[in-house]
Amino acid sequence: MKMIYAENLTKHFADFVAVQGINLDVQAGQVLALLGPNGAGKTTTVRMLTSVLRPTSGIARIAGYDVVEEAEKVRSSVGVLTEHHGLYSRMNADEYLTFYGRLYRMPDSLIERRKRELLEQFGLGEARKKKLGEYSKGMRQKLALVRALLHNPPVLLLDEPTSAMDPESARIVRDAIRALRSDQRAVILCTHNLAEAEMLADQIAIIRRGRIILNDVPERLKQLLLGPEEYEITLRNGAGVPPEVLPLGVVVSRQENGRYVFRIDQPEEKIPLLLKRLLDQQLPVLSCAPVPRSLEEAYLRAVSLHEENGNGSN
Ligand SMILES: Nc1ncnc2c1ncn2[C@@H]1O[C@H](COP(=O)(O)OP(=O)(O)OP(=O)(O)O)[C@@H](O)[C@H]1O
Repeated sequence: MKMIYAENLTKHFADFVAVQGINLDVQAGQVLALLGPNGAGKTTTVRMLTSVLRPTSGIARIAGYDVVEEAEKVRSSVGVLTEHHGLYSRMNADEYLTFYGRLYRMPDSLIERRKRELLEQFGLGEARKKKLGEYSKGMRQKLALVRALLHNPPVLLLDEPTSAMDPESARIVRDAIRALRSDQRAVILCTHNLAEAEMLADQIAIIRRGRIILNDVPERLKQLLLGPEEYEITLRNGAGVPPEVLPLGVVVSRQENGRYVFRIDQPEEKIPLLLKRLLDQQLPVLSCAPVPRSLEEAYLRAVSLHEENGNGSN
């Protein structure tokens, strides 16, 4: 099912175009990472998807509900974590979540159960009676996430979910996002943390100046932006590879002290052949592995290519 769907979604603020013609399709069980520089249009997109901002044109549906026509149903189908989550500082976590649970029209017994489970899961069990004004930034962020999950929505829109969190809390939140995905939810994750996007996302969309400039699975995105994958083979004691043993389509791109990096066309076919030839020559092969490439590298490349193509700053 198309849990998060947008077609030609556009938002103008007076004559400023914040979001232009965005298309999205996130299925149940998938995480889409929305990446882009400051001011690119991520938050504006999320606000349209949650019926907070009315699109200038285009359509969007959350769990099948239209964001303009069925705003009430959209709000009950979506859990949102925004950058400014305005917690009420005089309430404690218990009161705050009860307040929201009732807004979502949840029965009190369910509110109690969800509160207990979620506060425990995010390590806030002991702080549930503490005033939110005394919470640290990371604790506030975790509570805002608990609030987003309280009514068990099928769609989650998370803006920088782990910013301000210590590494242990960030790990808990990432594990929670993974578990939610496998529970057949659709998630949009807006983040500047590319390592996090790489760990969690099934699909990456890069947004710049209000437009999606690329949208693909991480591996294809890397292939497209960084070229074919390279493989590194290490030989013991700096042994050398005689050029005549290389199969056609295998090229040495660099080498140093027995560490060879190869560019290989059709790696599934050529790597076994290459290894067989090296072993036939009694060469002491220690390891063979793809050279790791980060999403960060691919992202920076995408943004600089877009810039070079005359698309200005931001
Ligand atoms: N209410 C508004 N009125 C006028 N312009 C706005 C409004 N809200 C957002 N904008 C503009 O729209 C553009 C996109 O902003 P948006 O907050 O969506 O960016 P973002 O990608 O979420 O950035 P960040 O990574 O910094 O959070 C920015 O240039 C911003 O100034």
